[in-house]
Amino acid sequence: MIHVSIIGATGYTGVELVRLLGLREDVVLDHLTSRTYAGQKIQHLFPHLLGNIDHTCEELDLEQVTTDSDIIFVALPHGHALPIAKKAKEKGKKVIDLGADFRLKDAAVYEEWYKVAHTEPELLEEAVYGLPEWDRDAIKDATVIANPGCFVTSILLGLMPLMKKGWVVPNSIVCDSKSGTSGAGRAGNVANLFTEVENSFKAYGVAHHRHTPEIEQLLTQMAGTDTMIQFTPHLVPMSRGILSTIYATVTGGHTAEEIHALFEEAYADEPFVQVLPAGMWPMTKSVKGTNNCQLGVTYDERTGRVIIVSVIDNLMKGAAGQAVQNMNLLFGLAETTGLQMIGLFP
Ligand SMILES: NC(=O)C1=CN([C@@H]2O[C@H](COP(=O)(O)OP(=O)(O)OC[C@H]3O[C@@H](n4cnc5c(N)ncnc54)[C@H](OP(=O)(O)O)[C@@H]3O)[C@@H](O)[C@H]2O)C=CC1
Ligand SMILES: CC(=O)N[C@@H](CCC(=O)OP(=O)(O)O)C(=O)O
Repeated sequence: MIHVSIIGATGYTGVELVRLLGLREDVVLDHLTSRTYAGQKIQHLFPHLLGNIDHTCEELDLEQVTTDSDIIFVALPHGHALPIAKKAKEKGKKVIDLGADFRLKDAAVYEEWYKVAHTEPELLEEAVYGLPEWDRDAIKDATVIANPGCFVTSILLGLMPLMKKGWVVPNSIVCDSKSGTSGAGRAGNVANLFTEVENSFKAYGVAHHRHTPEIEQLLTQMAGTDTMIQFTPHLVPMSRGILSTIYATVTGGHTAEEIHALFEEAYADEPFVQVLPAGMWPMTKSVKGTNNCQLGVTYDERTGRVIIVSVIDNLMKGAAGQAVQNMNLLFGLAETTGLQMIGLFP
């Protein structure tokens, strides 16, 4: 049995973890924490859980959580995972942080983009980036896992085969991403109210979104050469889903067929990445509620650019689903345990 606590269980990613883990026969949910809803039944706050989950939210007692649980999922705003990971490490427990506290290897870059002091540089050094398709062997032995950002996951999976081959002209990458409003979290703000977002579509974070250094850090590792990107996120009036359209100039001499074959080969054995047949393009609806990433790819010989369209569910492969995939790896389980599901349609 794997004993699990979820810190911030009443947020969008936290309650998605409850959905994914709550019925697993190999998992015991020890503590579901919340400041606002301590003492209340989580299934009464979130009625989709009724009939399957019966659990009362608690205030965080870090001593208790790190004593009882083998693994602690932190689903809090950035900055708050630092003391939790420190305590868990002292007690020999595993941590998966769904936020950004352990993603950027350079603490100064983290502080610049997140405006929070990084108090655990040693833990940062040993933390492993939790993108299984990139380095699952490192994840298996980790103590602290930095679960990737949602936009980041869609973009990294979209570019990884090309970056590893060195087929992308440095600094030619443009990532145009769209997210549903759950990406902003439940606490959200007035800008995410139905009345503000319905029937509208807007860009935000233009030229300064905090996922930019995370994307660049990983692409640089994949390509083995410094890589800069242009990234523009957009908010669309849907609850879940991310669609990233990625453009990059490729080094000469490749055909559309060759590039498509490269993607098919790269992901042939990946349970959660599907490369669509040439000429087919993915939609967010196909991956809603699943841990899948679907990719469409082509090469425009006229412009010399590759065009990749990548879709994920931001709360699944972009957050809780990927976190459970990482937990499975940490505990030597099949990576797909509890995550094999077909999307909702229509
Ligand atoms: N939403 C998404 O698509 C994704 C989110 N993430 C990241 O995951 C983390 C959680 O995001 P998400 O679930 O969307 O956020 P939510 O706003 O939906 O939930 C945040 C949770 O943290 C608790 N919380 C809020 N403020 C504080 C605080 N100051 N101290 C302690 N607890 C606090 C809230 O409950 P309470 O106040 O009751 O304690 C709630 O349980 C964030 O770091 C986010 O950036 C990553 C990938 C995707
Ligand atoms: C729609 C929306 O607002 N999305 C969030 C991304 C949430 C996320 O992934 O947060 P991390 O920083 O933990 O990765 C944003 O753009 O800030």
